[in-house]
Amino acid sequence: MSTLNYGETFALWRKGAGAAWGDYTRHSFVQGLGDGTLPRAAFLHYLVQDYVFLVHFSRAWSLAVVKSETMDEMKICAGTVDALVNHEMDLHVKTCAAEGISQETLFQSREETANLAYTRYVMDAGVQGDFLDMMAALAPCVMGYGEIGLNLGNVAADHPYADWINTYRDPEYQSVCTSVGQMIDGAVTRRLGDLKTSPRRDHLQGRFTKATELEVGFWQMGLDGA
Ligand SMILES: Cc1ncc(C[n+]2csc(CCO)c2C)c(N)n1
Repeated sequence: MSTLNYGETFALWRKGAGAAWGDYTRHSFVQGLGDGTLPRAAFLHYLVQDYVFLVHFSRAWSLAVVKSETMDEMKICAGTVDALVNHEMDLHVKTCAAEGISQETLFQSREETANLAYTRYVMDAGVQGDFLDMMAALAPCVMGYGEIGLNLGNVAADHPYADWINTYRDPEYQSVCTSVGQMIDGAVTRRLGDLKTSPRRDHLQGRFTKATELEVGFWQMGLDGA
Protein backbone atom coordinates (compact mmCIF):
# COMPACT_ATOMS: atom_id res chain seq x y z
CA MET A 1 0.00 0.00 0.00
CA SER A 2 1.44 3.35 -1.00
CA THR A 3 0.55 4.91 2.37
CA LEU A 4 3.85 3.33 3.39
CA ASN A 5 5.76 6.29 2.04
CA TYR A 6 3.81 8.74 4.23
CA GLY A 7 6.31 7.91 6.98
CA GLU A 8 6.74 5.59 9.97
CA THR A 9 4.92 7.77 12.48
CA PHE A 10 1.85 8.01 10.27
CA ALA A 11 1.87 4.23 9.74
CA LEU A 12 1.88 3.71 13.51
CA TRP A 13 -0.86 6.30 14.16
CA ARG A 14 -3.00 4.97 11.29
CA LYS A 15 -2.87 1.44 12.71
CA GLY A 16 -3.48 2.73 16.23
CA ALA A 17 -6.67 4.52 15.13
CA GLY A 18 -8.22 1.10 14.44
CA ALA A 19 -11.67 1.05 12.84
CA ALA A 20 -11.94 4.86 12.87
CA TRP A 21 -9.42 5.09 10.02
CA GLY A 22 -11.57 2.97 7.69
CA ASP A 23 -14.73 4.78 8.83
CA TYR A 24 -13.04 7.98 7.62
CA THR A 25 -11.33 6.90 4.41
CA ARG A 26 -14.14 4.58 3.28
CA HIS A 27 -17.10 6.65 4.47
CA SER A 28 -20.24 6.45 2.32
CA PHE A 29 -19.62 10.08 1.26
CA VAL A 30 -16.26 8.93 -0.13
CA GLN A 31 -17.81 5.88 -1.83
CA GLY A 32 -20.34 8.23 -3.44
CA LEU A 33 -17.55 10.52 -4.67
CA GLY A 34 -15.81 7.49 -6.14
CA ASP A 35 -18.74 5.95 -7.97
CA GLY A 36 -20.27 9.31 -8.85
CA THR A 37 -23.55 8.65 -6.99
CA LEU A 38 -23.00 11.33 -4.33
CA PRO A 39 -25.87 13.83 -4.69
CA ARG A 40 -24.61 17.19 -5.96
CA ALA A 41 -26.37 18.94 -3.05
CA ALA A 42 -24.31 16.92 -0.56
CA PHE A 43 -21.08 17.77 -2.39
CA LEU A 44 -21.90 21.49 -2.48
CA HIS A 45 -22.93 21.51 1.15
CA TYR A 46 -19.57 19.92 1.94
CA LEU A 47 -17.66 22.40 -0.25
CA VAL A 48 -19.20 25.47 1.37
CA GLN A 49 -18.45 24.13 4.86
CA ASP A 50 -14.98 23.12 3.71
CA TYR A 51 -14.21 26.72 2.79
CA VAL A 52 -14.85 27.76 6.39
CA PHE A 53 -12.87 24.71 7.50
CA LEU A 54 -9.86 25.82 5.45
CA VAL A 55 -9.95 29.30 7.01
CA HIS A 56 -9.53 27.81 10.47
CA PHE A 57 -7.16 25.13 9.26
CA SER A 58 -4.86 27.84 7.93
CA ARG A 59 -4.90 29.42 11.38
CA ALA A 60 -3.93 26.05 12.87
CA TRP A 61 -1.02 25.54 10.43
CA SER A 62 0.07 29.10 11.26
CA LEU A 63 0.22 28.13 14.93
CA ALA A 64 2.38 25.16 13.86
CA VAL A 65 4.82 27.70 12.36
CA VAL A 66 4.95 29.36 15.80
CA LYS A 67 5.59 25.98 17.45
CA SER A 68 8.31 24.89 14.98
CA GLU A 69 11.82 24.23 16.25
CA THR A 70 13.71 23.69 13.00
CA MET A 71 13.91 25.37 9.62
CA ASP A 72 12.54 22.22 7.98
CA GLU A 73 9.45 22.23 10.21
CA MET A 74 8.96 25.94 9.66
CA LYS A 75 9.25 25.59 5.88
CA ILE A 76 6.72 22.76 5.62
CA CYS A 77 4.21 24.51 7.90
CA ALA A 78 4.63 27.95 6.29
CA GLY A 79 4.38 26.30 2.84
CA THR A 80 1.09 24.69 3.87
CA VAL A 81 -0.29 28.03 5.06
CA ASP A 82 0.70 29.58 1.70
CA ALA A 83 -0.87 26.71 -0.29
CA LEU A 84 -4.10 26.95 1.71
CA VAL A 85 -4.51 30.71 1.79
CA ASN A 86 -3.27 31.57 -1.70
CA HIS A 87 -4.34 28.51 -3.72
CA GLU A 88 -6.73 25.96 -2.20
CA MET A 89 -9.22 28.47 -0.83
CA ASP A 90 -9.32 30.25 -4.20
CA LEU A 91 -10.13 26.91 -5.79
CA HIS A 92 -13.13 26.47 -3.48
CA VAL A 93 -14.33 29.98 -4.37
CA LYS A 94 -14.03 29.20 -8.10
CA THR A 95 -15.66 25.76 -7.85
CA CYS A 96 -18.55 27.23 -5.90
CA ALA A 97 -18.89 30.13 -8.36
CA ALA A 98 -19.11 27.61 -11.23
CA GLU A 99 -21.96 25.95 -9.34
CA GLY A 100 -23.83 29.23 -8.91
CA ILE A 101 -22.80 29.82 -5.29
CA SER A 102 -21.71 33.42 -4.97
CA GLN A 103 -18.74 34.56 -2.92
CA GLU A 104 -21.19 36.38 -0.70
CA THR A 105 -23.09 33.17 0.09
CA LEU A 106 -19.81 31.39 0.71
CA PHE A 107 -18.52 34.05 3.07
CA GLN A 108 -21.81 34.25 4.95
CA SER A 109 -22.26 30.50 5.37
CA ARG A 110 -23.00 29.35 8.89
CA GLU A 111 -20.33 27.18 10.38
CA GLU A 112 -21.83 23.85 11.41
CA THR A 113 -21.04 22.27 14.76
CA ALA A 114 -19.15 19.26 13.33
CA ASN A 115 -16.98 21.69 11.37
CA LEU A 116 -16.33 23.97 14.33
CA ALA A 117 -15.56 20.99 16.59
CA TYR A 118 -12.83 19.70 14.27
CA THR A 119 -10.89 22.89 13.60
CA ARG A 120 -11.08 24.15 17.17
CA TYR A 121 -9.92 20.75 18.42
CA VAL A 122 -6.84 21.07 16.24
CA MET A 123 -6.22 24.65 17.36
CA ASP A 124 -6.53 23.64 21.00
CA ALA A 125 -4.09 20.77 20.50
CA GLY A 126 -1.59 23.49 19.60
CA VAL A 127 -2.57 25.95 22.33
CA GLN A 128 -2.44 23.32 25.05
CA GLY A 129 0.30 21.13 23.61
CA ASP A 130 3.44 21.33 21.51
CA PHE A 131 4.38 20.81 17.87
CA LEU A 132 3.82 17.03 18.05
CA ASP A 133 0.35 17.45 19.54
CA MET A 134 -0.44 19.63 16.55
CA MET A 135 1.02 17.19 14.01
CA ALA A 136 -0.94 14.27 15.49
CA ALA A 137 -4.14 16.31 15.12
CA LEU A 138 -3.26 17.61 11.62
CA ALA A 139 -1.99 14.37 10.05
CA PRO A 140 -5.37 12.65 9.44
CA CYS A 141 -6.46 15.50 7.20
CA VAL A 142 -3.33 15.59 5.04
CA MET A 143 -2.65 11.85 4.77
CA GLY A 144 -6.29 10.74 4.78
CA TYR A 145 -7.11 12.73 1.65
CA GLY A 146 -3.96 11.36 -0.01
CA GLU A 147 -5.00 7.81 0.78
CA ILE A 148 -8.58 8.46 -0.37
CA GLY A 149 -7.28 9.87 -3.67
CA LEU A 150 -5.20 6.73 -4.24
CA ASN A 151 -8.05 4.41 -3.21
CA LEU A 152 -10.51 6.02 -5.60
CA GLY A 153 -8.12 5.37 -8.46
CA ASN A 154 -8.25 6.45 -12.07
CA VAL A 155 -11.54 7.97 -13.21
CA ALA A 156 -12.79 9.08 -16.63
CA ALA A 157 -12.51 12.79 -17.45
CA ASP A 158 -16.32 13.12 -17.50
CA HIS A 159 -16.75 11.58 -14.03
CA PRO A 160 -18.76 14.11 -11.95
CA TYR A 161 -16.10 14.30 -9.26
CA ALA A 162 -13.00 13.84 -11.44
CA ASP A 163 -11.53 17.22 -10.42
CA TRP A 164 -11.84 16.49 -6.73
CA ILE A 165 -10.44 12.95 -7.02
CA ASN A 166 -7.57 13.99 -9.29
CA THR A 167 -6.52 16.78 -6.93
CA TYR A 168 -5.64 14.19 -4.28
CA ARG A 169 -4.48 11.40 -6.60
CA ASP A 170 -2.09 13.80 -8.25
CA PRO A 171 1.63 12.99 -7.74
CA GLU A 172 2.09 16.58 -6.60
CA TYR A 173 -0.34 16.07 -3.71
CA GLN A 174 1.13 12.62 -3.00
CA SER A 175 4.56 14.20 -2.63
CA VAL A 176 3.12 16.74 -0.16
CA CYS A 177 1.99 13.75 1.97
CA THR A 178 5.47 12.23 1.69
CA SER A 179 7.23 15.47 2.72
CA VAL A 180 4.86 16.09 5.62
CA GLY A 181 5.33 12.45 6.70
CA GLN A 182 9.14 12.79 6.61
CA MET A 183 9.00 16.06 8.52
CA ILE A 184 6.77 14.44 11.21
CA ASP A 185 9.19 11.48 11.50
CA GLY A 186 12.06 13.94 12.03
CA ALA A 187 10.08 15.99 14.53
CA VAL A 188 9.24 12.85 16.55
CA THR A 189 12.85 11.60 16.58
CA ARG A 190 14.15 15.02 17.56
CA ARG A 191 11.78 15.38 20.53
CA LEU A 192 11.04 11.82 21.68
CA GLY A 193 13.56 9.42 20.15
CA ASP A 194 11.52 6.25 19.62
CA LEU A 195 7.77 6.98 19.60
CA LYS A 196 6.92 3.34 20.36
CA THR A 197 8.58 3.50 23.79
CA SER A 198 7.80 7.14 24.57
CA PRO A 199 5.54 8.02 27.52
CA ARG A 200 3.72 10.41 25.16
CA ARG A 201 2.77 7.67 22.72
CA ASP A 202 -0.82 7.13 24.00
CA HIS A 203 -1.60 10.83 24.29
CA LEU A 204 -0.45 11.54 20.73
CA GLN A 205 -2.35 8.51 19.47
CA GLY A 206 -5.45 9.91 21.19
CA ARG A 207 -5.05 13.17 19.29
CA PHE A 208 -4.70 11.40 15.94
CA THR A 209 -7.68 9.12 16.61
CA LYS A 210 -9.90 12.01 17.76
CA ALA A 211 -9.06 14.05 14.65
CA THR A 212 -9.86 10.96 12.53
CA GLU A 213 -13.26 10.66 14.24
CA LEU A 214 -13.87 14.35 13.59
CA GLU A 215 -13.17 13.72 9.87
CA VAL A 216 -15.88 11.01 9.95
CA GLY A 217 -18.22 13.60 11.47
CA PHE A 218 -17.34 16.05 8.70
CA TRP A 219 -18.32 13.59 5.92
CA GLN A 220 -21.52 12.78 7.79
CA MET A 221 -22.32 16.50 8.03
CA GLY A 222 -21.95 16.70 4.23
CA LEU A 223 -24.53 13.93 3.79
CA ASP A 224 -26.94 15.05 6.52
CA GLY A 225 -27.07 18.73 5.68
CA ALA A 226 -27.76 18.33 1.95
C1 LIG B 1 -12.58 18.30 6.26
C2 LIG B 1 -11.37 18.27 5.43
N1 LIG B 1 -10.38 17.43 5.74
C3 LIG B 1 -9.27 17.40 5.00
C4 LIG B 1 -9.13 18.22 3.90
C5 LIG B 1 -7.91 18.16 3.06
N2 LIG B 1 -7.02 19.20 3.33
C6 LIG B 1 -7.25 20.21 4.17
S1 LIG B 1 -5.93 21.25 4.30
C7 LIG B 1 -5.05 20.36 3.23
C8 LIG B 1 -3.67 20.73 2.83
C9 LIG B 1 -2.68 20.35 3.84
O1 LIG B 1 -3.08 20.47 5.14
C10 LIG B 1 -5.78 19.27 2.78
C11 LIG B 1 -5.30 18.27 1.85
C12 LIG B 1 -10.18 19.10 3.61
N3 LIG B 1 -10.09 19.95 2.57
N4 LIG B 1 -11.29 19.10 4.37
